[in-house]
Amino acid sequence: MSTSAGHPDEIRTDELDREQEYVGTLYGRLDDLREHAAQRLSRALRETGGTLQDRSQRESAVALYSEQLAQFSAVEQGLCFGRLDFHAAAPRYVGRIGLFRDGDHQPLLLDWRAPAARPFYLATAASPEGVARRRYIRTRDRKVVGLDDEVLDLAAARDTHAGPAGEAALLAAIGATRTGRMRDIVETIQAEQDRVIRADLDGVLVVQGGPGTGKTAVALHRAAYLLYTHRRELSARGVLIVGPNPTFLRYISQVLPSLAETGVLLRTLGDLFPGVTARADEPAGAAEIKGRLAMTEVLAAAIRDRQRVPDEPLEIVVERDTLVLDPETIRAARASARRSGKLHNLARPIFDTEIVHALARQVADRIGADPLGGENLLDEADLAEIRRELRAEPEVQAVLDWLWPILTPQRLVGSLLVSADRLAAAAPQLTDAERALLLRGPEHGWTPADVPLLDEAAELLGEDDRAAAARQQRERRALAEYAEGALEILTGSRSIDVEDEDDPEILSATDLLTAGRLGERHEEEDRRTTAERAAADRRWAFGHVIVDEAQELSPMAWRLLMRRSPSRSMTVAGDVAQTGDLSGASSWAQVLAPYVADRWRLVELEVNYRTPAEIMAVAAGVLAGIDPSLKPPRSVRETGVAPWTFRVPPQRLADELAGRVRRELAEVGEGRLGVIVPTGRLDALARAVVDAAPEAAVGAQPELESPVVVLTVRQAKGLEFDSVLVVDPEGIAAESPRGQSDLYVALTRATQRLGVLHPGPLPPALSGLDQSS
Ligand SMILES: Nc1ncnc2c1ncn2[C@@H]1O[C@H](COP(=O)(O)OP(=O)(O)OP(=O)(O)O)[C@@H](O)[C@H]1O
Repeated sequence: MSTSAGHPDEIRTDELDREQEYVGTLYGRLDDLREHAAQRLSRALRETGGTLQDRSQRESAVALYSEQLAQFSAVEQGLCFGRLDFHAAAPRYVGRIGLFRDGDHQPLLLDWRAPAARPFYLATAASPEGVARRRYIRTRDRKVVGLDDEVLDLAAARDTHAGPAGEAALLAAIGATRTGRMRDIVETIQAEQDRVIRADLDGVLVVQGGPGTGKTAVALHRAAYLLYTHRRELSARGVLIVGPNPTFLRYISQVLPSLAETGVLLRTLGDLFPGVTARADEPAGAAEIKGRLAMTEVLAAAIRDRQRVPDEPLEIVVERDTLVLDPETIRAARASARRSGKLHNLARPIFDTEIVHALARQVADRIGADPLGGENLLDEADLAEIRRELRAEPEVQAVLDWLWPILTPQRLVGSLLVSADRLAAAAPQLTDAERALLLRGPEHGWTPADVPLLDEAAELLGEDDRAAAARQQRERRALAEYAEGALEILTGSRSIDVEDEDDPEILSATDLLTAGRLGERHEEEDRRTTAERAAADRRWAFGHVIVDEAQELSPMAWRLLMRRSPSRSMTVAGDVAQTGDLSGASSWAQVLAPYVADRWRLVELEVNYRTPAEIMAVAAGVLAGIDPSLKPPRSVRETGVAPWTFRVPPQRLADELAGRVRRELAEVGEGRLGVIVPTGRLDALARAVVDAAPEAAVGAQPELESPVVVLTVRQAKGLEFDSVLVVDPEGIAAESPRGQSDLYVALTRATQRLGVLHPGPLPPALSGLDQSS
């Protein structure tokens, strides 16, 4: 049985007053903690001087108290949202963070992630876990504004209307107008979602669910839960969350801070190769080819293609002498470097040695030849000297660089994609048309599908750490020299600092420190956060990796992600019915088998919290066309608002759209309107929308907080709006072999209202829609 005290008429003032008093105590405690952290912070900021260790401690304190202050601000709204009453235990209050009483450390508020708070999400009338009553406490600006109670007893268990937990609070949350930023769901997590959020850290967990089933919300709350429960392990290794595009990342960016978690790296695939921000567009077909596993062979062949053997002998002029390298010698050197089994960049020294030896022999034959016809007059030491000199010759270096160049991943992939000849040599398995699709101009920027290629190339090339090591060595030397100077100054000023120069008791700085050690101390300590260090390091192994909209990732992208997660501790959220990318997944088993065989767990979410039943009925028709065996998720609510369609002559489409945008904006009031259009019509239709609503957001990364946003399906993936206008559904479906899935995504973005404008015939799957006037 569920009793609601939320309606103003029903609010029991005595209960409200009692809760208000308790909530007031909690905010009082929060204020104390905030004040304490603020004082500590300003003290740490004021202090100066002291030893290096003092400075380091101060910097740690500043970081700690700044983070605490940020956390306390983040939990200000809705600090406490629940209370559990037990048959045989004291009540527990549940909130965004844990709070303890000053002095005796009695718990005042349980963090929602603590095991003791779990019955708040799991207890049901049939399985009450000792809970007599669950109370949802609604607050606004520190004021308790409503209470929703659920009494968990057997009578309630027999109640045939077993709605979702906290139905009133849930319906209020999902019916609220959208703001363009995702909100946390911590107050109304449902039992099926809770089980995913608190699943074990280890292994690969796949969260499959239709649109609006809360996969993104669950994935983010899981990150917060894992960081809370495995703090030590994960704060050292970090948690990576991968989303489909920068707009989506901005959409979800507020959720973790509102749960007081900041130590997570949010990234798109395009950001996962340090030093590259891949944002350029390319044809879907080109991205599909780049996503194929066969690209590993193409890259390996592209590297082999750069290990040159010319058809003709090469002449090298060294100190007016002409040395000759014939193809056989180069081929033999290449074979021995390849045989070493080392990666390309790391095998270069072997190649160099062979070539330099061959050249040195030529030099020795000339200058060491015995005029009397005896053995060569040069000994091993002479030969070594000749080799050393040859290596230092710019001419020789240039030839070596040409024959076996040290390559960066950017250079390898970049030069491959701009050269028809290189593509032909490296990718004979592709058709001419496929290679033509890959070919691009030298000015083209990196695309997201290039990033797994860069990562693969880095693995195949091997990173030549010698340059970095030499740089480090140079820096160390410079620091040591600086330190030596500093020590000289110290020694020079000794007579001023120390009264009795000869006092053997007084140790000078030079006695304690060598210049090298002083230099080391001056090296900057790495003060970056785990997330910052992880972002800069391609070989970083994350403690946990969460992938959202995972169905869109290509086989090559999976290879990259698996490298970032050697422990295979991963959460993979997605919906194979929504796959739009041509190289995306149609089966989780297929995607994961190469990495974990069948050792992965699947959880399916089946309730749709976003799309009302009226809209879902329309989308279900499209889903059946994609795969009749797929079941649409069950909507948790009806709104009574029927979705509509309107057929408009093509020449009137822009005008009609402008009128409909005005009408929908009036309908949604404070809410948001999304206009989803075929990619090919984006520019023209966006102009029409901007004419009707100048504040409309359009472009590569549209601002979702605008009242109206015009997007393609690709951009709309994972997002939601109060009202959605889908324009030219047939055009959307026709743009891609996976067009039906794109249409399904477009139709399921609305939380309240859906309208479809079609200039041509309505796709048969939508024929059930009401025609609007
Ligand atoms: N337990 C819940 N309480 C309140 N709101 C919820 C709950 N679960 C999900 N929602 C809301 O439902 C909406 C859809 O959730 P979300 O975007 O996570 O779904 P999804 O499965 O990722 O959808 P899609 O596959 O379409 O991207 C969001 O507004 C989310 O806040």
